[in-house]
Amino acid sequence: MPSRFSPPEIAAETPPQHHRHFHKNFHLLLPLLAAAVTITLILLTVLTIFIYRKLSRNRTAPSESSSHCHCRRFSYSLLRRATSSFSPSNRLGHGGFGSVYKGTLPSSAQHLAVKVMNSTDSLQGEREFHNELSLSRALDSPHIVPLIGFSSDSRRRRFVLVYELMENRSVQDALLDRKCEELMGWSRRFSVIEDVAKGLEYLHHFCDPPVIHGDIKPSNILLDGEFKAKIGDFGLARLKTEDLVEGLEEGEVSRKKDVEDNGSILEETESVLTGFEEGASLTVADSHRSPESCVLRVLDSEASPALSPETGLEKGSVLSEGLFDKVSVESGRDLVSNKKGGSRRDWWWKQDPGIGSESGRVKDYVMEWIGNEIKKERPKNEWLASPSSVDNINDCKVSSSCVEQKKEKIRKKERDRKPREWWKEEFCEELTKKKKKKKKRGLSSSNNGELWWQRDEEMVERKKKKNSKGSIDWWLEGFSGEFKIGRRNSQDWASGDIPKSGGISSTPSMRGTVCYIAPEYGGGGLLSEKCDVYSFGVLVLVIISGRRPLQVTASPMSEFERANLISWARQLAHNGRLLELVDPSIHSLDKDQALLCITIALLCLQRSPSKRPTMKEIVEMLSGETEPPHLPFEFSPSPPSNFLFKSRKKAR
Ligand SMILES: Nc1ncnc2c1ncn2[C@@H]1O[C@H](COP(=O)(O)OP(=O)(O)OP(=O)(O)O)[C@@H](O)[C@H]1O
Repeated sequence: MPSRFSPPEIAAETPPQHHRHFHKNFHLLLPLLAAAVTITLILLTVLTIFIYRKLSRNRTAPSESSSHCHCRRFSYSLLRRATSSFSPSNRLGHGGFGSVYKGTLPSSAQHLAVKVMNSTDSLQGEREFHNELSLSRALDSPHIVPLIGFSSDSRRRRFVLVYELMENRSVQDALLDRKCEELMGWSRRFSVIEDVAKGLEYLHHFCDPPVIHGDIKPSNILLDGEFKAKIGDFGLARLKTEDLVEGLEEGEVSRKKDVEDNGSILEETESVLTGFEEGASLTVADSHRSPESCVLRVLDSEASPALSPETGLEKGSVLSEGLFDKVSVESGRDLVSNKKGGSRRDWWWKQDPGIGSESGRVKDYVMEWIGNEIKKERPKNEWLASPSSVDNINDCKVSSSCVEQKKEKIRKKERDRKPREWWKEEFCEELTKKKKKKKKRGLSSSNNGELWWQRDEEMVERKKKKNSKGSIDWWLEGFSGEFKIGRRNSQDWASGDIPKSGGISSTPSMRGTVCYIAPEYGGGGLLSEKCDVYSFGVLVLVIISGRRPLQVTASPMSEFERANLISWARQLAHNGRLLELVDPSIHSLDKDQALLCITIALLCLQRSPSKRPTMKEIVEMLSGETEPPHLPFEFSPSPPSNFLFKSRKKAR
């Protein structure tokens, strides 16, 4: 019977067993939970890192999307291997914002040109990288250098663009530096001009939306193995927006005025930038506008290679270049503050902090330097009488001893005067005289709704009638807009880091390059295709003459008048001697074609953008589909006579 009580015993023993199980499970549950939480945390961390990397990669290379499927992404290490660790022996050239290296892909033996953007010091390199990458999707023409791919790492600030290798490098390099024999035949030069014209025609008329290159110059025209020319370097290129064009074509002054009034020329320019630039963050330095570095090279056939202590100029040997200067043209802030201070054409003279003081201006610096380059000493037969000339003393109505004393004092002053200063002083005198004359004529700085080039045209006409030229004025005339140099970026002064280029280097950011930049754009104006047309005009003159747009030799004054290629071309046009522009090294010259090209160049160099032909018209003229043009009125010989071309119009 006692067994009847056993179940309750069992029942009494069972709960502790459950309890034990529960305890046992509970002991297991804790580590399990901990493990689950840890795994979840790890997964979350991995996911966050993945998303972060993905996002930052997208920010760095937004173009890697489907629209850029033709553009390959390279790893930096692959490009490093391809260029033998960016070895100097593989360096093809050096621009304002980076170097270009020749590379070979180990797998396919394909040759590449690898452009490593210098993006550590400023954002401009990164901006150009994004700009070029974003535009590449729109560009597909045999006259454009193909962009093969890129590599980017925003954390390490590495931005690399990979192009098809152009075996003969740039026109700057092949024609002006190496003087390739292949380019000494006329037909090759003509075909280079035609290729560039077609490339620009494609950009302006066949791209949708049209693209404005913004920096046409010999170092951006690349030559392939057969010397076929292709346009490269779209770092400063812009998509054309409709309102911008209408504004310019209709001469809509009010819009420009609005832009000036609210001080947002910078914004105006930014509005035609690509979306990628908008996204770029601005540093404090950048908010002052990134530097527009310009390197202006000038020949000095006699100077020994040395670095001028005052200017930092590297003087070259015969027919070599002297590095003139790397200067930032302006900051956006300067631009805004400048707008009130006179005509747009003067803006670059006023970049110096010492606004208003003659001594500190860049103009003086440039003039001083040019003076120095042209003549190391004041000429014996002074070609402009100095007001402090000794002879003037003779007019003094004072005692003879006093006269002698004063004479001696002035002689001493002139003896002590630095040789290079005479030129500057005389230039300033000229400038003051000119200003006085202008005042007399009642030409105020206010334009009353008139565009500056219209005023210019009037002045040209007046000058033509008078047929007189100041000794210096005419020389600088051709650079009314293009010869614009501003203050150096302080960082550049300090570092002395002067980027070299194949010649006249670029002015990154929103402008083009000294000598090639259209006058209306140089003063902070609107960028249009006509700016490219202007630059094309300069390029054509350079290709035909085989020389740089600004080439000062230390030779006699007779050479001096040729220094400025554009002025010289204008002079020759007035005198009806255009063929003198042609490079004497050219053989098998087709005179008609050469005249046609020079005339087209002069058409492109007209001050008024609306008078310049379109690239479509230029291609038609070059191909003979339309009648050859007449010389623009502002360049026409006096008495007017048109150059006679044999009609190249194709029989249809
Ligand atoms: N695809 C290429 N193939 C061969 N050489 C090239 C190629 N791209 C550029 N180069 C060479 O590298 C040089 C430098 O080019 P880059 O575009 O960096 O500078 P730039 O045009 O001379 O000056 P900046 O960039 O300041 O306007 C060119 O002048 C050219 O000789």
